[in-house]
Amino acid sequence: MTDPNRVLIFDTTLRDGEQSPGATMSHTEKLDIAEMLDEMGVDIIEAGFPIASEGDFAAVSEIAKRAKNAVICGLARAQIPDIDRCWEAVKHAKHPRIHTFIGTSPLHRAIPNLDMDQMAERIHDTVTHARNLCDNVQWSAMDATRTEHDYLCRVVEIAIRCGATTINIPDTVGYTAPRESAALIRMLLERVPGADGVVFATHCHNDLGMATANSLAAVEAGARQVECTINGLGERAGNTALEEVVMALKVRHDIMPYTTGIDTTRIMGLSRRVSQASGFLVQPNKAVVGKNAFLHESGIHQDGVLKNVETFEIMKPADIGLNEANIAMGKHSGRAALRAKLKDLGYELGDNQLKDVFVRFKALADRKKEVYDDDLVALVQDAAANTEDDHLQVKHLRVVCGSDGQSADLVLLVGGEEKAVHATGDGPVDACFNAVKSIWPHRAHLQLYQVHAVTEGTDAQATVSVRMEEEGRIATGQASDTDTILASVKAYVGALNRLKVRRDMVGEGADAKQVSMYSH
Ligand SMILES: CC(=O)SCCNC(=O)CCNC(=O)[C@H](O)C(C)(C)COP(=O)(O)OP(=O)(O)OC[C@H]1O[C@@H](n2cnc3c(N)ncnc32)[C@H](O)[C@@H]1OP(=O)(O)O
Ligand SMILES: CC(C)C(=O)C(=O)O
Ligand SMILES: [Mg+2]
Repeated sequence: MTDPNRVLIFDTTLRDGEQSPGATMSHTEKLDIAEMLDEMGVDIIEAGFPIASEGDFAAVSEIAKRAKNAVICGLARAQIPDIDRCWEAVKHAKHPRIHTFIGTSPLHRAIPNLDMDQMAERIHDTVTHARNLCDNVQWSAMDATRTEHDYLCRVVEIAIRCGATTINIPDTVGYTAPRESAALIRMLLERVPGADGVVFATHCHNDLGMATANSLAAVEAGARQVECTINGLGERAGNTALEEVVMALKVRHDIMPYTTGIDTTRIMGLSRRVSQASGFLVQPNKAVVGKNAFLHESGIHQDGVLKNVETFEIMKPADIGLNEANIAMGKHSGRAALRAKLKDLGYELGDNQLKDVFVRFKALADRKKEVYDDDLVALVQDAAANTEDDHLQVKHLRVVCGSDGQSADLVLLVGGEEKAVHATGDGPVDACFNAVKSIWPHRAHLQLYQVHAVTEGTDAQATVSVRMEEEGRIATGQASDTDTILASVKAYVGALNRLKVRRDMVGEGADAKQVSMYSH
């Protein structure tokens, strides 16, 4: 890297992002997201934790084989078998990286029960081993922000001496604040011999809502790699959001003169894809990618924006891939308009996918006066989440509800075979879920049931998200329809399909914990 102000973007949506409880992504979704990240210009993609499960290993290997430009990285504990397994997965990449870590703070040193000297020796041995396999090695001091400074300097120096090329200083529990984040990087750059020969990375969590600020402060102090996820996905309150860091550097280049290699016009497409794959809806007021990020409802704001858009907008919607709609979609629109519109929205569909979405679009346009951009997004996401290859499919649903009781008549296709049932329940959704359960008995527990109106009005589509847990395995389902109850059943069935896929992947009777780790 020749430009001293170039900041590397390290995306960990597929590793740290997927650690969010319930944010499991399928193999195909991971490949798809990795391809989009690569095309967007992400410098390093952390594709998974290869020793965690066969599924993670397979995803990292396949992403490594397919990546065109990005460095492909896998995570490994400070253990030789982890590092070997990681190398087996990433070695296929044009540009592979092994990322090994250990918790260096007093609290984390106690976990593997190592004293300071033993841990220093472990770091020496594992980084040396990784470097003998791969010439691109990242070492992370987990919980660095709560580690004694002298000890942190000592272990960072060891990692550098043993060949680490990137040193990551994570704020694992989102504990630090911007001034402290900057001071820590500055301190390491000043004190550690060899620090000027490696890249320092910042990896912040958002427990106190300061992840982006802490990452930017670290950059100003000399960090040149920012670790982040799309939509800020990640454990607890999440990781630094890629879109926030990248857009902050672009919009405030005047005071933060750093550049990234990101094509920002791909941000919205990735945000939607990750939301759909993870089942995590983006909060409406989320910075940059929230539905309200460019909406103005109050009169003074509307007046200002109409006179000069810069009064209340600091970035252009087009810069993040939100293109102003000049094609109105309705029941008279054809395939060409739909293809162009979807492209504007960040979706480039193959001919077969377009055919499927077009049929669904026409059906929706028949039921709904206006088809908005968000309707189309919901439609595409629904088509991707619920396909004709699914083991369980909703064939027919008739629901009775009201003051005289609730019941559901449901026909499900189970592996292509029709099964019908009549069930009752406490409310129409409960009756439907009972119907599904009587056709497809399961022990999964409903953890989350969420309904979200896609647009305004009583004819709006509803997007329903369902999260289910079965013996440690977690799966989400998402579906959209103008009929909220139908969307609920499709989402519920979608989650059951995913649980089945996961069960089939590991085989009946496999250790539930191992399976659960796959879903993390
Ligand atoms: C901050 C972060 O994001 S760290 C990454 C967190 N991500 C994950 O944990 C998801 C993937 N994890 C997994 O699939 C599993 O935890 C596995 C496969 C890695 C390990 O599973 P298990 O062997 O059953 O161990 P388990 O999860 O119960 O405990 C973790 C073990 O790793 C050890 N360990 C944890 N971190 C490290 C590390 N960085 N280096 C070395 N050892 C470590 C712990 O001491 C513990 O070992 P012990 O039981 O001998 O004390
Ligand atoms: C594994 C490390 C880098 C991590 O995710 C953290 O410390 O938050
Ligand atoms: Mg993390």
